[in-house]
Amino acid sequence: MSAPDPHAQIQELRQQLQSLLEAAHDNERKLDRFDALERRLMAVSSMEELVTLLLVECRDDFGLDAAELWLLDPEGELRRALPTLPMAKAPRLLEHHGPLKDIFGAVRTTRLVGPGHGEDLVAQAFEPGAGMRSAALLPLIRQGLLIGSLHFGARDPERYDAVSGTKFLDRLCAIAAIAIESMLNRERLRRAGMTDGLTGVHNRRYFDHRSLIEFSQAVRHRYPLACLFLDVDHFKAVNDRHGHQVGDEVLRQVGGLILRSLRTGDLAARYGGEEFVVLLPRTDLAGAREVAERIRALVQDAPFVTPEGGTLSATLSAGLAMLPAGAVSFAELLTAADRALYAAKRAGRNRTVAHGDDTGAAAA
Ligand SMILES: Nc1nc2c(ncn2[C@@H]2O[C@H](COP(=O)(O)OP(=O)(O)OP(=O)(O)O)[C@@H](O)[C@H]2O)c(=O)[nH]1
Repeated sequence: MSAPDPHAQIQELRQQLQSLLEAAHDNERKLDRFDALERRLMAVSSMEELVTLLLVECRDDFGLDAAELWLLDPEGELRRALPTLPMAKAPRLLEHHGPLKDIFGAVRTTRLVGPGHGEDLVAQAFEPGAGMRSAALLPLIRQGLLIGSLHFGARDPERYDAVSGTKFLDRLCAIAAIAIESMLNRERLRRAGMTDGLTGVHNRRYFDHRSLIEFSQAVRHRYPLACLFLDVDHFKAVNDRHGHQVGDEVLRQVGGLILRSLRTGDLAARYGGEEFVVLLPRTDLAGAREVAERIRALVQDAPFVTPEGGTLSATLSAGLAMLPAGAVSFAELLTAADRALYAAKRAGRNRTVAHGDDTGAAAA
């Protein structure tokens, strides 16, 4: 038997060393990329920047084929906030925990899925027809609660195999969850400054500011602007009969019903007490009357749930006015809508009256 050739041995050792060095460099580069991403995640200043970083830049930087962000939004808080933001790719908002439970079960750790190891989840985690074959599914957890998930997908079935380490990804999802939570808190604070705490519609301060912008845009671009005043009927009696707390609850639910009836771009605010005001840009008289009637009918049909679990019914009256041609101030529109509201009250309540209507004929 011939002795091993020392040159060949050295050559082989050199090659082994070389591939170890390459693997180390590879890891170092990966670490650098993750480090840079972490630093940027901690420094984002807006929700749209955060979403773009997670869904577009992560995908491109890491050579992925798809990235998805799911966020739990049971109160519809994000559903209301996101349409106003310019998003390169929107997150999917979840009304309940179901889809997250399907992916993570009770374990809530990063899952690497692909052919033979959870491949049914790959299809669930991306839009239909996305064609992903393997994926990393990252749970976003804050203070022990699952608040969403981040999905990285690849067409390569072996990109995420069952045995790869998840250390980098675990760290990334922990940092992403912190960044998302602080962004949501910032957004909540911003909204709190312009929202009525009881009813969820905008506060009077915000209305006074926005209404002037809406007025000048409608005048400049010559499009219709409708104004509704909505006032709960005999609200004093609700308070007197059921207590102030139940009265508050009715106002809270009326606020929710108004918001449900409006489009993005409409403006609803609590004008004071039990009175709400709604501005409908680019809406003509017929359209505005339809919105007012929709809200009126929703309130009339709603069982208002009391804190004790009982129910009571309530109605509201609506006054409607259109921006008059040649109007010189927004106050004219408000005054006309307010007059129409009082006409609706005088005509028997639970009805919509438009400024200029014959109030007797306008009864709902
Ligand atoms: N619970 C509760 N009551 C409020 C709030 N703001 C105003 N109110 C009450 O709303 C009632 C409004 O009463 P009125 O202006 O007499 O009108 P109304 O009883 O609704 O009668 P009409 O408007 O003529 O149908 C008053 O009793 C106020 O105290 C509030 O934030 N919460």
